Amino acid sequence: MKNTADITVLGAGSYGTALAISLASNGHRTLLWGHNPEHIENLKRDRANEAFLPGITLPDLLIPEADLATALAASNNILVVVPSHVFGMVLSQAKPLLREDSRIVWATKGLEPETGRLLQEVAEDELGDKYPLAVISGPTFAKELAAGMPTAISVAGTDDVFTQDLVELLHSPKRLRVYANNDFIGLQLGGAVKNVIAISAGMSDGIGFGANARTALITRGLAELTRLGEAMGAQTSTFMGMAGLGDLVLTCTDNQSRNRRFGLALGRGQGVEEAQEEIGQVVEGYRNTKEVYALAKRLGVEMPITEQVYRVLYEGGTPREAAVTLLAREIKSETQDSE
Ligand SMILES: NC(=O)C1=CN([C@@H]2O[C@H](COP(=O)(O)OP(=O)(O)OC[C@H]3O[C@@H](n4cnc5c(N)ncnc54)[C@H](OP(=O)(O)O)[C@@H]3O)[C@@H](O)[C@H]2O)C=CC1
Ligand SMILES: O=C(CO)COP(=O)(O)O
Repeated sequence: MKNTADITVLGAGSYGTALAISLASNGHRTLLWGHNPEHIENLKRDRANEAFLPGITLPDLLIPEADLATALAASNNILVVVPSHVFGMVLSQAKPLLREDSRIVWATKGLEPETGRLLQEVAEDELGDKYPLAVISGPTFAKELAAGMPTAISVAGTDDVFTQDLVELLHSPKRLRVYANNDFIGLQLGGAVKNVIAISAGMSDGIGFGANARTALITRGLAELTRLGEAMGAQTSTFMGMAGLGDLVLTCTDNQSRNRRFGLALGRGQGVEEAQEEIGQVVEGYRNTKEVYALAKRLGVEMPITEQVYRVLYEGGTPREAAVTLLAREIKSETQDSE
C-alpha cells in the first residue's frame, strides 16, 4: 500500500499541487513529486505548499515525494504539470522509470520552445507510441481549484478508456465538473494561445484602455485561435468550449492570471524582465508568443494580435504602438474567416 497510488503528479508548483489536492480530496491516493527535495520536505512538514498556495492544507491522501523512481513506480497514471520549457526534459528523465502500463496526461499549457511543437508531438517523440496520452485544459486558476471552488475543465487524448478514467478520477460532484472532449489538438492549442491573448488584454488594461478594448481583444483573439486551430486540424467547436472561450475569458479578465499581470505591467511601462521577475512564477505566454507567432507564419495563418504581442516582447515595440497598429488595420468584414 505504502508505495502505490491512484495517480502521481509530476510538478509541485501552483497547478500541480492544486490538481493533487483536488484528486486527493476525491479520495484518491495521490503522490506529488517535485524536483527540489527541500521544497518537498517543506510540503511534508507544513502539510501545505506555502511557496505556491499559502494557507491551503494538503489532504491526508496527498503524499509529497522527492524520488522520481518511487513516484513513477507508484501508479500507472502520471499527470505532468511542469512549465512547457521543461516538459520534454521531464519526460526524458521519466522515460527509463515508467511502468509498462503507464498512461501520461499533462496540464501544461504551451508549445515546445524553439520547435513550436504541440506537447503531444514532444511526448510521442520522447516516449514513442506505446503509452496512452491525454491533456487537461480549460479555465482553472490553481488557487480556486485548490480551495475547492467550483471549476470546469476538459480532457482529451489518444485513448478513450484513459480519457474516461481521467474524467472519473478528477470529477467531483461538489467542486469539479470534467468534460471529455475528442479534440486532442484543439485542447492543447487553446491552452497555448490563450496565454498570448491574455498578455494583450493585460497590456490594453495597463495602458488604461477600457472594457470595450479588452472585450474586442478576447473576441478577435478567439477568431485568430480558431483560424490557427482549423489550419492544424482542430475542431472549430472546441474553441467555443472550456479550452477556448473559457480560458480566454478567465485569463483576459482576472488578475490571478500571470500572463494578464505580465501584460498589465508592460502596458504600464515596465520592461519585460522586470515584469517577469515581479510575477515570480511561470509566464508561459512570454516564450510561447514566439512559438505561436512562428507557427502562424509557417502555416500562413493571420494572427494580428499575436503578431503585435510578439513585436512588444521581442522587437522593442511598445504596447501603445501595438494598439495603434491593430486599430489602423485595413477595414475588414467580421465574417471573412481568412482574415
Ligand atoms: N497556475 C495555474 O493556475 C495553472 C497553470 N497551468 C499550467 O501548468 C503549468 C505549470 O504551471 P504552474 O504550476 O502554475 O507554475 P509554477 O510556476 O507555479 O510552478 C512550476 C513548478 O515547476 C517546477 N519545475 C521547474 N522546472 C522543473 C523541472 N525541470 N523538473 C520538475 N519541476 C520543475 C518548479 O520548481 P521550482 O520552483 O523549483 O523551479 C515549480 O514547482 C504551466 O504550463 C501552466 O500554464 C494550467 C492551468 C492553471
Ligand atoms: O491557465 C491558467 C488558467 O486557466 C492560468 O493562467 P496564467 O498562467 O496566466 O496564470
